[in-house]
Amino acid sequence: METLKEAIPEGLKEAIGNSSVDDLHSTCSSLHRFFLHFDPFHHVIAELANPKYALCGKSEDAALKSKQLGNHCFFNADYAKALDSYTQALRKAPLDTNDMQSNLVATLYINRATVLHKMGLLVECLRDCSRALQICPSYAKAWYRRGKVNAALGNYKDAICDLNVAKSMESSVGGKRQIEAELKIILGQCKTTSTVVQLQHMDNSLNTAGEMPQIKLQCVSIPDKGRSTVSSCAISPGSLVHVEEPYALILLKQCRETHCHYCLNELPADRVPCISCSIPLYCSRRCQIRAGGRMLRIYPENNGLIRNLTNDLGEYAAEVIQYNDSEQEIEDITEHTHECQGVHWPAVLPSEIVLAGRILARLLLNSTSDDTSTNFVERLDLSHCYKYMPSESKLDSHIYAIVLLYCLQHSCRTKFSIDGVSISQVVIIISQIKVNCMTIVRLKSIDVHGQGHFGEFPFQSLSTSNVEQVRVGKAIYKAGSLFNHSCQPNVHAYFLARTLYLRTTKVVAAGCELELSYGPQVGLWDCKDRLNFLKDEYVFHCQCTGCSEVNLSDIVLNAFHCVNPNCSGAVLESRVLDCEKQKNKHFPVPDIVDKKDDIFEACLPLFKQNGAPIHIQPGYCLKCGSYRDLESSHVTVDKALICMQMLQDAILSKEISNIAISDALKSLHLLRSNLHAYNRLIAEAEDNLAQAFCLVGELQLSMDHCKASIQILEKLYDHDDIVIAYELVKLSSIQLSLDDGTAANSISRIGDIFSRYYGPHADLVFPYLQYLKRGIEKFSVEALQSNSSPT
Ligand SMILES: C[S@@+](CC[C@H](N)C(=O)[O-])C[C@H]1O[C@@H](n2cnc3c(N)ncnc32)[C@H](O)[C@@H]1O
Repeated sequence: METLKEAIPEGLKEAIGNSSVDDLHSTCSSLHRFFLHFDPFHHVIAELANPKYALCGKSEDAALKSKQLGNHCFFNADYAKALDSYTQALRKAPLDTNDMQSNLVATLYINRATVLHKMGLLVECLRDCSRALQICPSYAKAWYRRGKVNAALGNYKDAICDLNVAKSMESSVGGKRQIEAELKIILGQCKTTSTVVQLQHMDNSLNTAGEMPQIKLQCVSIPDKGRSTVSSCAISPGSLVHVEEPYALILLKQCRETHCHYCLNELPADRVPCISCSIPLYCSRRCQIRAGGRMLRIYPENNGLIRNLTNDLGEYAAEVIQYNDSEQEIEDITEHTHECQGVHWPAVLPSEIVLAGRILARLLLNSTSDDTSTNFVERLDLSHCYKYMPSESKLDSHIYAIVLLYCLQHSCRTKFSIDGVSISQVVIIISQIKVNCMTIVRLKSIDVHGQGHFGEFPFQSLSTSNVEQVRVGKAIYKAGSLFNHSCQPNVHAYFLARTLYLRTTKVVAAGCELELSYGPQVGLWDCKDRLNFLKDEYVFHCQCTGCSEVNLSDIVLNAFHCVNPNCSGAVLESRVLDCEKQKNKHFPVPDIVDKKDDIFEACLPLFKQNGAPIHIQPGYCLKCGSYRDLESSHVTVDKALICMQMLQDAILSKEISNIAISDALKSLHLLRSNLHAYNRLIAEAEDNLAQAFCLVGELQLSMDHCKASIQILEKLYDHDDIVIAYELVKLSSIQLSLDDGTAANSISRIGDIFSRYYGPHADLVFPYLQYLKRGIEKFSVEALQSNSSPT
C-alpha cells in the first residue's frame, strides 16, 4: 500500500488532502485514472484478490501435514498440541463432497474428538462426534466414540443407541465384538446409575436474553452536536433503553485465534472452521452457518445405511446427523460469504476497511439492478466527518476505497461499476465508520498470577482479581449511532454476543439527551486530554457538560499539592489551568457549591470570582495562593514514577524484592507530598503497592493500599461508577482471602453497581461476580451459626 501511496503525484496528493465532500467525485476519479495506468496497482490487486495467489484457501497437503503432527502428538500424550494440530488441519482441509465415505474432514473431527475425550472435555467431544457424523453418517468409529462419550456423560440411553448404530455400520467381525463388549459394560452401568444428564444445547448457544426496552426514544437535533437521542419520559437508573443487532461487524485481528468470528464469544476447544477458507474459526456450526451460509447437508432419507436401520434406531440416527439448528433463520446476507475464497484481502486489509467491505456487500445485495450506482451514503444515514479529517487520512481513505472496490469486484456476486461516484461513496463510508463504529469489549477477570478468566472460575486462591476490558470487535449499529458522546455519560453500552445493549446509569429527566461515552470519561483523563483524544479519534470538539462545566475531577486529577502541607488547595500547570479557565468563562460557577464540598476545598478562589475574570496563575494554590515551583516538583515526581515503573515491571515478572517494595513506599511518600491528594498518579501507585504486597503474601498491607486507591477514585469518579466496582472486585478478593467479614459489604456494593450497569445480564457479562457472591454466603452462614450458638 505504501508503494501506491508514494507513487501518487504531489499535486494530486495535495488536492486530495485539501478536498471537501463536494470535491470527492473529482479527486476519486483522478486517483482512479492514475492507478489504472500504474502497473504496481494491478499487481497489488492481483495479489489481494486473485484466487490464483490465494494463501488462505484450503489445501489437502497442508491439512495432512497438520494431521500427521496431531497423530504424533497424540501418541506422545501431548494432547494440547494434538488438539491444536487437528484444529489447524480442519482449518485447511477441503470438504470433499464426492467422497463421503473416507472423508478427511470427518476423520479429523473424530481424531479431535478422541483428544477431547482424553482431556476430559466431554461435551466438546460429543459435538465433534456429531459433526463427523453429519458429514459421514456411516462412520462406525464416530458412532462408537459418540456412544462412549455419551456413557461418560451419563446419557446411557443415547450411548446404547449410538453403539447399536455403530455395530450395524461396522463391517469387521473384530470391530463388532469390541462394540458388543462396550454395550455390555454400559448396560451394566445403566442399571446401577440413575442420573441422566440431558444435554439441552448441542452447540454453544448465543447469549440472548429476553429483556426488551420499554422506553420510547426520540431523535432530535441539538446545536453543535447534530442528531441526538432523548427520552420522552423520566427514566430511572438501570433501565434498558435500547437493544440492537449490528448492521455490520468484524472481529479484531488480534482475536482471530481466541474468539468466534461471528458472535465474538471466546472459542471453545472444539472450534469450527470455515468450510471454504482457512481464516475464520467459529464457536459452533450455528455461528459458522450464520456467517458463511448454509453448510452441506446430509438428508437422512437419502442415506441407504440409515434407511436399513430399524425404525427407532433409524429415527435416532437421523436426528443426530440432521443438524438441529438447520432450520434457523439465516439472513439474506451472510457477512463472510463474499470474503470466503481464500483470497488475501480480508486477512491483510485493516479491520475498518474489511468492515467497510461488509457494509458495501450488504448495501449491494439489497440494491435493485438500477440503483447500484446510487447513493449508498443516504441509505446508511450515518453522520461523517470527512471535512475535518486530516489530509493523510483523506488520502488513505481514497486509496483503500479504490482497492476495496476492486477486491469486491472479484468476490461479490452483485455487479457494479468502479468510477468517481462509487469510489467517493466508499470514501464516505470509511469516514462514517470512523465516527460511528463501536468497539465491542468483553470483561475478563485476571488473577494476581496473570491468568485470565472469561467464563470459568479460577481455582487457585484468589488474592487479587483485576477486571480487564478486552477489545474483541468493531461494529456499526445504525440506531445506536444516534447516541452522542458525553464525558459524564448517563447511558452504559455493553454487548452480549453481537447484540448491543444500552442501559441508563443515572436518573434521566424527560427530554434529556441520552449520552454514552465513546472512551474518554471524567475521572480517567483531564479535560484537555479528553478533548484532544476526541479530536484525534472522532474528529469533533466535545460539547458535553464534563468539558464545559467545572468539576472537581478535572481540577485535581493532575494537580500538585499546595506547598503548605496543611492546605487542601490544588496547584495547576498552565495546560490544565487554561482549559479550566476556558470552562469558567462560559460557565461562571455561582455560589451554589456547599462550602464543605471537596471542590470548594481544592479551589476556593474560583468560586469567589463569581463570574469575574480569573487572575489565577499556574503554580499558585487555588485555595491559599501560595507558590509552588512546578519545575522542581516535576523532577521529584518523575523520579518517583521511575521507581513505581520498576515495581510494576517486577509485578509483571513476578519477581518482587523487599528493596523494590521499600523504594516504592518512599516514592509513594514523595508523590503524596508533591501531588494533590486526589491526583490519579497516587491512586495508581497505591494500586501497584496493593498488587505487590498481595504477591508477596502481605494481604493486610495489600488491602490497606487497595482501600487508599479506591478512596481517591471515589473523588475522581461518581461514587457508584463502574470503575469503582472494578476496584472493589480487587478489594473483595483480598478481603475474602483474609476471611475478612467486610468483604460482604464490598461484594454487595459491587452487585448493586453491576446491576445498574448490566441489569439482569451482570452475571452473564462477568461470571466472576457469581463467585464473589458465593463468597458472601460463607459469611452469612458463619453469622447465622454465631447467632445461634449459646451465649
Ligand atoms: C455517532 S455520531 C452521533 C450522532 C450524530 N450526532 C448524528 O447526527 O448522526 C457521532 C458524531 O456526533 C457528534 N457528537 C457526538 N457527541 C458529541 C459531543 N459530545 N460534542 C459534540 N459533537 C458530538 C460528532 O459530530 C460526532 O462525530
